[in-house]
Amino acid sequence: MFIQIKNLDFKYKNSKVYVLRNFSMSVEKGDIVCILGESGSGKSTVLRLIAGLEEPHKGIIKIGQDVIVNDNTFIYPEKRGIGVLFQDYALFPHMTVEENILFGVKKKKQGYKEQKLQELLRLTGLEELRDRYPYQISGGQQQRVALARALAIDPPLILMDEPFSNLDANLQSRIRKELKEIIKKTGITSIFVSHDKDDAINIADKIIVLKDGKIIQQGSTEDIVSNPNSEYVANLFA
Ligand SMILES: Nc1ncnc2c1ncn2[C@@H]1O[C@H](COP(=O)(O)OP(=O)(O)OP(=O)(O)O)[C@@H](O)[C@H]1O
Repeated sequence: MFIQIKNLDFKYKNSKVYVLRNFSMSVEKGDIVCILGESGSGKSTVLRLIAGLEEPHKGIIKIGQDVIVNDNTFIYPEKRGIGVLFQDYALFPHMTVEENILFGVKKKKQGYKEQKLQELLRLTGLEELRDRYPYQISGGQQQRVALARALAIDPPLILMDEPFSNLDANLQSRIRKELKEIIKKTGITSIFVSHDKDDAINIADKIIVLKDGKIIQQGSTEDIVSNPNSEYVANLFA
């Protein structure tokens, strides 16, 4: 397994209740996985723990062979090399599309950045927009810039929190398709969080259903859609 999460315990500092208790999940390399569940089920918390924005009280997180969290280890978020795409896209308003995309690219040899930029602009269909500012492009285009920026660091893993929630319905269905194609082309493992069955059905290879911090069903998207194991899961797909 490429991503392995084992026996995590976690609660927020200002709270007495554990959001996750003995939580484990794993993801295979190259899969697009959707964590699906009702509001408050703990979806964003799982992403925040993988990204390194929260530290668990106990448990292990591994990416490939690298332990990023265990009892003695906590790799800081910026050292994890994970691409993150959160719902507000968080583009820098004073930077052009090009500058936004290249923001996290440190190195390297002469010409590396331009080559990387060209590749990402092509992949995300943004070639004509490289000199525009975020306020000069549409919501869907901003979303693609955010994706290109997340991909620019060649991450082993991309995390997305409700990536479509700010788009209108028409745009949502187009962008879902585009996003899936782009991610599949890169082959990068992806985990995204949603409460919307259409996101899960249209993008994910696998679905993990969360309720109260526990996995209550997981499997291929077709399996879960056709054989929900409980009323809770059936309701998510109703
Ligand atoms: N910063 C925080 N401090 C205290 N409790 C929090 C904090 N953030 C989330 N929680 C609580 O942790 C639980 C899980 O929240 P989380 O945001 O992970 O759920 P979610 O499934 O992503 O919900 P949503 O779909 O509404 O974003 C909830 O009970 C929530 O109230």
